[in-house]
Amino acid sequence: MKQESIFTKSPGWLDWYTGPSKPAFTLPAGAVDAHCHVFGPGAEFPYAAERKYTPCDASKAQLFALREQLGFSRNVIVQATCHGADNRAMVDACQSSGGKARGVATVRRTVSDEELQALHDAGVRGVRFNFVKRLVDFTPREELLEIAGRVAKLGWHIVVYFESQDLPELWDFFSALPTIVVVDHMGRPDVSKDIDGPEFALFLKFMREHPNVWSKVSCPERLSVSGPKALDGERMAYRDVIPFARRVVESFPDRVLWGTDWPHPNLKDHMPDDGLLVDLIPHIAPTAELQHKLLVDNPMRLYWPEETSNGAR
Ligand SMILES: O=C(O)c1cc(C(=O)O)oc(=O)c1
Repeated sequence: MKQESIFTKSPGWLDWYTGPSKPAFTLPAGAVDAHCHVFGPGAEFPYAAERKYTPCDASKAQLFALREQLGFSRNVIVQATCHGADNRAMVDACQSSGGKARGVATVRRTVSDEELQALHDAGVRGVRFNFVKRLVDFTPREELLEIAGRVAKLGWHIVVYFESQDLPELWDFFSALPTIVVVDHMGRPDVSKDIDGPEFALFLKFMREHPNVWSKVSCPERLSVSGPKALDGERMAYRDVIPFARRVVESFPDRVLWGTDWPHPNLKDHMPDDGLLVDLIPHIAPTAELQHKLLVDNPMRLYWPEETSNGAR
């Protein structure tokens, strides 16, 4: 049941879709939803003063219910920018998950070693550096590099979120990062452009030249220009995004992750039925082998290496 937040949502805010369908695609056993968030609830975990948007609440219980409905076994909960560097909601969700969730945090350079260790103990395995200007204020590169060096010692990775047109300018900075680097949402390609054009070619080159770079092939609902929407039983939604995601999966099968992106912050047009998002997976990973790597082997190596025979390092 949704409840009204004590915060006033940003104008035009769309709440997540209630009652998602059961996917027709059966996920492999042990599948991981490797990109999702929790929002608040604001009464318990207030949104950060420096936030750029105020969402509806989306609690850990609601996230875990979605996990069950869709057939996932585990979640990777990524700190949402509306919580700034206050990781309590994400940490609480990880700690309440019975080992079924890991986290990706946001930290400032002032974070202490004890705080980093506490995050690790709660299940955090990465930090997120965000370069999307509508979501965060600028952080100096030297500060990020300092954080990178510290989290590298814990064996963590760095998740980066940026817009495709900013990759040339960020290339050298990303190349200097000493950890595995996971790119959110394929670096947000403009899917109205040619898949073989220079912009997407640059992203593929970036992955090819940096064996430590992984990509989430997520967020078709955010990237799509021409749809159709994942609503009303549409089991092949966002057809303009599929070739881009499939290209990444087929080119780098051991370095891709998939996630729902629930509760889909900042969508302006519609909220997708998450069950129908799952039904896109066989279109972007067409064989059982690719599906298993994308949904089980890769996220397990990165987030639960102790349960696999060869971790991601
Ligand atoms: O594009 C977005 O608005 C967005 C925002 C956030 C966040 O606020 O953390 O996370 C995402 O993965 C995507």
